[in-house]
Amino acid sequence: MSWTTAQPAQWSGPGGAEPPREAAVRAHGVRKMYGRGENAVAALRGVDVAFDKGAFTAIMGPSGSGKSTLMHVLAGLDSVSAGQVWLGDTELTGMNDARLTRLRRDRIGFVFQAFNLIPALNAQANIELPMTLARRSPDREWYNSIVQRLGLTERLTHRPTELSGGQQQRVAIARALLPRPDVVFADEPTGNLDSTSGAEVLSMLRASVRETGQTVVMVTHDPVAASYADRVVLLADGSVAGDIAAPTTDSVLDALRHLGG
Ligand SMILES: Nc1ncnc2c1ncn2[C@@H]1O[C@H](COP(=O)(O)OP(=O)(O)OP(=O)(O)O)[C@@H](O)[C@H]1O
Repeated sequence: MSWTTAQPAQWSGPGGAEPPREAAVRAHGVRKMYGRGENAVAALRGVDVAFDKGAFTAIMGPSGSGKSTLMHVLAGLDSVSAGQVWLGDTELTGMNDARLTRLRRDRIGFVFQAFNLIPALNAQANIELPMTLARRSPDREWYNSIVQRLGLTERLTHRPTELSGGQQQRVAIARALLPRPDVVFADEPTGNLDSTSGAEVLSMLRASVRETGQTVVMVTHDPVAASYADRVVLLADGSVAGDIAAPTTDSVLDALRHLGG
């Protein structure tokens, strides 16, 4: 069972003609205010952005530019003050909490800087937890291919404290990928890792995009991490301030320097 055949790819292979890209998630005229009156802060000031299906996109920008806020509203974790957010054909804005919770559970995967694994559960139970809670049974072939691909086969009976940081983050990635979400949001996924484990984790995220057509949107401060993405969306002061295709560490550093980041 290979990683490649586990899910139909939604992109043409190298050398094939590029089909028109569809957006997995998009924001239209999104504004987000925190607080009221004199204390009001405009975290997002009219953001229009679309994230292609089957692409790995990094969101970057100076501290306070609105990266986390944008990710939270795209993932239905926070409401907008104005504008619309779409996940495929589904509009998130205006949905009630119960529907949003269900949508996040069924269609969105999360990977956090702090791994967020349950200490009392072994790796296998952590990976399966979201599906267990949703009373869904994982596709065993898909499960095996993910576990194998992420190099976790020998670690499944270990609890998080018995795993290295990189292994814990790979468990978190397996947990995010198992339900085959429309999009995986990764928030500083390498923030707690040394550079070798970080590189491993980023390669695996990129492989899931290349080989299975998974859509990944990652917030990061790290230009090296961003260079693993297909594209970087730059934020500054709550607005989109740039867009870099095929980013390299140098092109990202250069763009950030121009933003004063
Ligand atoms: N809950 C909140 N209440 C009030 N202001 C907030 C809240 N969350 C964020 N902000 C403000 O909104 C702006 C954008 O914050 P956000 O956390 O999205 O930026 P960021 O780019 O992710 O920053 P960092 O890189 O430092 O994590 C900042 O000015 C921040 O202080």
